[in-house]
Amino acid sequence: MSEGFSFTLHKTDGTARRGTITTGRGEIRTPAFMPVGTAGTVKGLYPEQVCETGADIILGNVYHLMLRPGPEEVAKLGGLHKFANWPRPILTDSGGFQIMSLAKLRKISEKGAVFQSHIDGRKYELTPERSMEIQRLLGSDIQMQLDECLMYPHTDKDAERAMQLSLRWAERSRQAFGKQPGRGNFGIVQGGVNEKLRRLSAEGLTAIGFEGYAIGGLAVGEGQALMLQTIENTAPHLPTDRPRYLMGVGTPEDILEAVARGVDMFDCVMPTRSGRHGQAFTRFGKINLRNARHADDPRPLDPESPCPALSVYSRAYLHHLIRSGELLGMMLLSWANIAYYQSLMQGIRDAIDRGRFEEFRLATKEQWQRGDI
Ligand SMILES: CNc1nc2cc3c(=O)[nH]c(N)nc3c(CC[C@H]3O[C@@H](OC)[C@H](OC)[C@@H]3OC)c2[nH]1
Repeated sequence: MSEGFSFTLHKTDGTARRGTITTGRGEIRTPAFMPVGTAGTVKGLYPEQVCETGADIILGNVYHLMLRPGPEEVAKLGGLHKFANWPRPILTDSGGFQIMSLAKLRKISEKGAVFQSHIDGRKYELTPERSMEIQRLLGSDIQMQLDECLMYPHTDKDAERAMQLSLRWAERSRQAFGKQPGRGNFGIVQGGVNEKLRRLSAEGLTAIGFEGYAIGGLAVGEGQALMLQTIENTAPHLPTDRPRYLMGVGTPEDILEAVARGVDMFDCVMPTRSGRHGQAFTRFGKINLRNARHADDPRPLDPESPCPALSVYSRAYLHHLIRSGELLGMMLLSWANIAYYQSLMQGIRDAIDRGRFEEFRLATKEQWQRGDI
């Protein structure tokens, strides 16, 4: 374990877990939802608002920040926390996913990935060593290994090749991480939806030894049933005294179901991306403010919420802003959704503390089904 970085498991309720990650920059209550701040900003929100919603940690991304403004530039300006005025922990992804999903003309070899920027076509090489160097330059508190994440569907043969490569890159990433007091380095389990490959990947990463383990290669089009099945085939092979992070997940329902299967950490662009398109996530389920039925509805989204975006502004006003393409509409719904996700996580943590998670899971899903007030 990296000095000054630890995970405490306070309580389990069935397979649901309640813990705390301690980093050099502060604590993270788990289960945790980590707002995505890909290019050093949680799109549409001030950092102060993100703090206010209860987020203990946000994400940054090597791929985006290496293209613009560049890691050496950010380091010169005092690191990502100072640059983005975010005082709490930051987790950075290694770029393994974006190489497969965003980059043009990429070539993967044993050494790493060579690709062209989707912004200006410039050529870059990303190796495990360079990815870890970038995350160190950014000042990241949780640094992800470089991996190869396959899109779905793919062949078992390709899943095996990518999983074995990712294991070798895990070793190199771990070496390159070295000693960074207060910071953690996470391995990423691959293996597609193949039970044996998932077990081999989890065992291989555990043998190397990381401060935490991500379940990667999911939320790539496999669907919820296969995702949940793969979590069940992976989590039992991971150490119980280290956090488990399900990358790129998900909807509020995905999160409830994954917590029930032993996952501690989540990230997803859903709250901000769908907020920008007029969709609100609330205790009563999803509400699409583009819909004409909201045009003269004076009620706020949720009068009981502590977040003004949910409890102050009328649905009629939000509908008007979204229909008019006004910036404030995207900002208010992004804020509302991040606030709702954090209140869902708080509800999950409290329910596990009280040993009532299963009851909470069913009641929450029922309330979503009952729909809008
Ligand atoms: C949407 N579904 C989804 N499945 C994913 C699977 C993987 C994976 O196996 N390996 C790696 N390295 N990353 C993954 C990622 C990217 C998450 C990042 O992508 C960025 O959000 C888009 C964000 O960067 C701040 C986030 O940071 C952790 C996934 N996203």
